[in-house]
Amino acid sequence: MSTHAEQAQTLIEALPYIQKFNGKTVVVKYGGSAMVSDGLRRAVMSDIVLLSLVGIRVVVLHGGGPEISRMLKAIGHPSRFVDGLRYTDAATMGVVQSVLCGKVNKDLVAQINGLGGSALGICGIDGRLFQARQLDPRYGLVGDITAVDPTLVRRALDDGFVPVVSTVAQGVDGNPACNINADTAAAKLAVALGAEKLILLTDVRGLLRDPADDATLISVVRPDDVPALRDSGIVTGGMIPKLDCCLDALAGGVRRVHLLDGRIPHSILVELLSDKGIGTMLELAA
Ligand SMILES: Nc1ncnc2c1ncn2[C@@H]1O[C@H](COP(=O)(O)OP(=O)(O)O)[C@@H](O)[C@H]1O
Ligand SMILES: CC(=O)N[C@@H](CCC(=O)OP(=O)(O)O)C(=O)O
Repeated sequence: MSTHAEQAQTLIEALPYIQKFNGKTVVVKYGGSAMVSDGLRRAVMSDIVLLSLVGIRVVVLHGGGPEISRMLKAIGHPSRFVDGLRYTDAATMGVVQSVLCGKVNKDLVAQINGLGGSALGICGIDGRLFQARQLDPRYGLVGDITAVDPTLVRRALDDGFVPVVSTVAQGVDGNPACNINADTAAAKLAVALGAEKLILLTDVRGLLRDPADDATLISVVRPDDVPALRDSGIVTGGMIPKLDCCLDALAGGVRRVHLLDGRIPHSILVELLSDKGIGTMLELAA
């Protein structure tokens, strides 16, 4: 147990980081696989509240894939993934919208409010935040984002709210709504907001040379490293599109992207407000 002096020291050491990021925008993508327990979720939301109360403009962009799959199972509708994207027929779209824009979004908003922050929950349809057309009929109603209008998110930030965004988009090709992968939406939003950082919370320590061994964490990745990493076969499954989203965010002007382990309590605070870099950091150059 740390002494009062040690606790005070930790707070004082956070000061330069608070000053550095004060007024800057940080987008946190909170994926379903990192929403593993109430305790961890509370820790993530506490970090968000603290960052917002010290003047960092935090935006939460959430997924909830496992919750959607559970609901589809409960109503007896099959879940199918094509190239890592959920095949989204009309019935699935209804469930995606109910679960993401309803249950998951409002639970996160309520939790942030309950912890002393002020959250505002919206989805990509609100204020035409995300507009999308059908990506490819092979995926059903999965959208390809054609435009991002972050006006509403900026206004919410200016008024002191933490925007909590779910990733359903406004359809522009006759479809009322489209399903968007949350990593893709987070990268697009971070670029549109000119964010300083994009943090992707997931269920691994970061990018690993051997996914079964946490000791093989790769701390820093530059875009030039990615082709070799891909060719070596160590990047598989959901990590392939995730890395692409990281590169898109960097190419769009986001200074740094972090892959952090949502299972480590307060990983966001440790990454942002201390000199202990955890997880994998992606940046264009040192
Ligand atoms: N080299 C790698 N390092 C870390 N994770 C990897 C790697 N290759 C594949 N993965 C997988 O990527 C997964 C994270 O992607 P994904 O399941 O899409 O996350 P999320 O649901 O949080 O968006 C990890 O759980 C892991 O199984
Ligand atoms: C097109 C597509 O696959 N959409 C995702 C949206 C949610 C998501 O991405 O949630 P996670 O971050 O928890 O995986 C889905 O329907 O599961």
